Amino acid sequence: MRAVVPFDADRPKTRLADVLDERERSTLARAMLADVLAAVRAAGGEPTVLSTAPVDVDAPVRVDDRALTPAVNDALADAGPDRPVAVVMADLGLATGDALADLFDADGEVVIAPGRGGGTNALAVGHPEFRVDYHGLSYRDHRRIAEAAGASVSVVDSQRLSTDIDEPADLVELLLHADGRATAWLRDAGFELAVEDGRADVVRSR
Ligand SMILES: Nc1nc2c(ncn2[C@@H]2O[C@H](COP(=O)(O)OP(=O)(O)OP(=O)(O)O)[C@@H](O)[C@H]2O)c(=O)[nH]1
Ligand SMILES: C[C@H](OP(=O)(O)O)C(=O)O
Repeated sequence: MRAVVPFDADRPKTRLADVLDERERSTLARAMLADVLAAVRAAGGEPTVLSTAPVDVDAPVRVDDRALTPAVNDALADAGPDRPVAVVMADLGLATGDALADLFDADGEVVIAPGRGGGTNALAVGHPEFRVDYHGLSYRDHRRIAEAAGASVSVVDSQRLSTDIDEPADLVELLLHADGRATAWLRDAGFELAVEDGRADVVRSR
């Protein structure tokens, strides 16, 4: 399966600004990108990074400085039943080969892995007329777009694929459930799990 991995190389992960400075956000985002590329390959996928700017990474990079939706739609232009294309976000810090294989192998002309909160964390598209429309309630929007195109839809029920690392609380998930480069970097940067007022949290010791 060809897999496009969108990556904002310019100002990634701004919602983590309360806990990481700009350079750290960039480093964490690149570590997650490397982890996602490894997971795509472990699932038998062939990844291409769709980046807003050149990025030094072990995969082919296609630079497209347009917004996410038009850039991904361009990458979907030749998708079809015999040439499916997956779109896997670069901030899926818990993604594994097994989890992505469930996406790649699912039946359906449009396979959706929803994100918690209404987004779309990963897609596999085998229908020529399906197009994306990201942000907001994109999971609901993508179901409607698929329906309007006459495409069959299936949904992947996956804790790993439903978790994108957007906000400080999501760092708990990385420390608890992942062991790739991003988790190693977080630990090196001094982050550790904690319980604050009975709730899981992360604290930074240095
Ligand atoms: N190619 C491309 N990828 C993007 C763009 N915006 C976001 N992405 C990527 O799309 C995925 C989902 O991004 P978001 O979580 O919505 O945004 P983000 O930039 O990672 O984080 P925030 O700044 O906190 O919203 C991540 O893999 C981003 O790197 C864009 O304009 N172009
Ligand atoms: C790309 C976008 O991600 P979010 O902004 O919801 O993290 C979406 O899933 O539509």
